Amino acid sequence: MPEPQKTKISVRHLDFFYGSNHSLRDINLDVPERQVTAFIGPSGCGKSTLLRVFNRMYSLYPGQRATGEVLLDGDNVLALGMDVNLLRAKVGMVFQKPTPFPMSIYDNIAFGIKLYERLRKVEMDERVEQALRQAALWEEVKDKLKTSGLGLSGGQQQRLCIARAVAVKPEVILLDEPTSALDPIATLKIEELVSELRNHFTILIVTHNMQQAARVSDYTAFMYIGEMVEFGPTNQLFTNPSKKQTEDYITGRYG
Ligand SMILES: Nc1ncnc2c1ncn2[C@@H]1O[C@H](COP(=O)(O)OP(=O)(O)OP(=O)(O)O)[C@@H](O)[C@H]1O
Repeated sequence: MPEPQKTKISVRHLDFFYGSNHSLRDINLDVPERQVTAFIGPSGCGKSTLLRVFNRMYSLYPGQRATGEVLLDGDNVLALGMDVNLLRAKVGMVFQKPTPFPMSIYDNIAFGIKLYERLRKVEMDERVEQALRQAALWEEVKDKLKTSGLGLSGGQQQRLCIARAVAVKPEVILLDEPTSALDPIATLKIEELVSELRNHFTILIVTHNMQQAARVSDYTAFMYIGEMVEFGPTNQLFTNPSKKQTEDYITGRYG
């Protein structure tokens, strides 16, 4: 018998507002630990909004608010007393467009680590190497660590951003359409990397691309106009959806 899946994040009665715009409605969801969960649905259905709730990214913007509960290992991320810096160390994020800092490849990684830990040079060197290896970038950059991160190709820059995220040893990684700015080969590399990273992290990925969701994820959530229509094992959702709306979407009838 396979082990029962442990839940990493429980979402309970989550609503989200951009001012008076009610963008997420009564979302309920259990995200399994050390699995890849994909969020799919037509443009504007709320995928990115939901992702930005998991690390309270939205709270940087006045007028945006969430109600309900998002429990990370049982602690409510939305609670007033939540230490947002600590939360963002636990829940890392990678954006649609690669966003390396304008500094060396080495410093791109070391920068985040220094926010949370004081390491000796040799320990830092090890951590930088480990992060770059985990992001499948080490072999390509090991001889030019002191050169600018901005000199890398788009796909390499995105893997650098993933290395930067894993370097602080998060528990959860949020990927917001991480391949939409990349060519097919760079996309494939990121998809392979995601499959590898699932052994160490809980991964949540927003994607426009249904084939990508089917390839990389263990679970898929289908959203439509701010609601969670269906959530389940990816195989099941794509081959035998339980809701007509899901079926219409995955068979290309709208979206
Ligand atoms: N900054 C904002 N201010 C007001 N409304 C917003 C803002 N950002 C998003 N919205 C609205 O919230 C809803 C959900 O948007 P969101 O970007 O989460 O959707 P999405 O599914 O990620 O879309 P896409 O696939 O196009 O990126 C939409 O109706 C959108 O117009």
